[in-house]
Amino acid sequence: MPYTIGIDGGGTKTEIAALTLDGEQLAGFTGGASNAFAVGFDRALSEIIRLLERLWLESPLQPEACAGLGVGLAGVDREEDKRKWSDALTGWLRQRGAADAIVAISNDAETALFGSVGKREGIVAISGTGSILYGITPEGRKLRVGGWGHLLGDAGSGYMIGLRTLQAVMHSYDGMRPATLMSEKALSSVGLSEPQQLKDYVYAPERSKQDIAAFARYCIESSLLGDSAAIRLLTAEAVALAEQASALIRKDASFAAAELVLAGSIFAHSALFRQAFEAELHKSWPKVRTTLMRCSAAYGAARLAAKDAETAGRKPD
Ligand SMILES: Nc1ncnc2c1ncn2[C@@H]1O[C@H](COP(=O)(O)OP(=O)(O)OP(=O)(O)O)[C@@H](O)[C@H]1O
Repeated sequence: MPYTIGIDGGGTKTEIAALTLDGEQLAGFTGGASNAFAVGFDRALSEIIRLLERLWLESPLQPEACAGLGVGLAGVDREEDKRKWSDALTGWLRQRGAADAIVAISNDAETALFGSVGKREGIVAISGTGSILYGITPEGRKLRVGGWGHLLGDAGSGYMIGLRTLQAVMHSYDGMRPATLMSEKALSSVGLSEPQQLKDYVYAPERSKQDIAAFARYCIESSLLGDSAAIRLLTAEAVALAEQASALIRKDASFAAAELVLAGSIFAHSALFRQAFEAELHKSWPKVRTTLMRCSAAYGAARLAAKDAETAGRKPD
């Protein structure tokens, strides 16, 4: 039975899903990071290959029946990056006996859109480790705002929320702000007891962007318990992300009444963040319809591959 595989390569984790051509899930699991910007191209590629091998080892699916591999990768927009990935994976699939599998490389925003609304045009706001606003016009024009990485601009991302959480802990310790539930949660999560110990933790050479983003979770948890500092922080980051959405919508008239998919763990885990984002957005753009992404981006990637495989199958040789 032919099937397609979808992969969502994130900075923290990679999801893989295998689907029938009708979209029914056959297998799926999660592995380590495969964002080339976070771990380098070679490590990202070998993680993806490892997950493909595991899929074929642990399920009855055979490489020969694979009709397509869709891969959504954060930050992969340029044609030369897509070609590099496509060449590497196509070559490897041929060697492994998946001779008929077409390879569809897209960025993770395109797979989120396709998986959620079943079409290529629309807008997606991603708030995961990083953040980005990405839109595709009905003519296929691809536009973006933000997503420039943690130093140049990742407003409203897990990283930014994590960083602000740590700063809030220090502000509270310094007596500039009242006590916050974020302090105890953030410190105990990394086995520390005093805020000043955070300095060694944060500036350790091995510390990564993902380690800082991990603290966003304690901000979200504190907000759910009514902590006012956490609520303020999450609201401010949601407003900053909505400002990026507004900038994107101004770039093309079709976006003013488009569907906007909300993707990434921050939207998934914080209703407050979602509502603050929507409230700010709808002040200027009341006709934009938001949808929380409920499928996995790996599902979207596999559906895109199925669509491309179908299109390729219809083309005369
Ligand atoms: N259960 C949870 N509750 C709250 N926040 C969470 C939870 N799990 C993960 N997060 C936060 O979500 C962020 C990671 O998001 P996500 O898993 O969507 O990113 P990613 O796909 O690895 O990264 P990216 O797509 O940006 O490369 C981190 O900031 C983390 O703190």
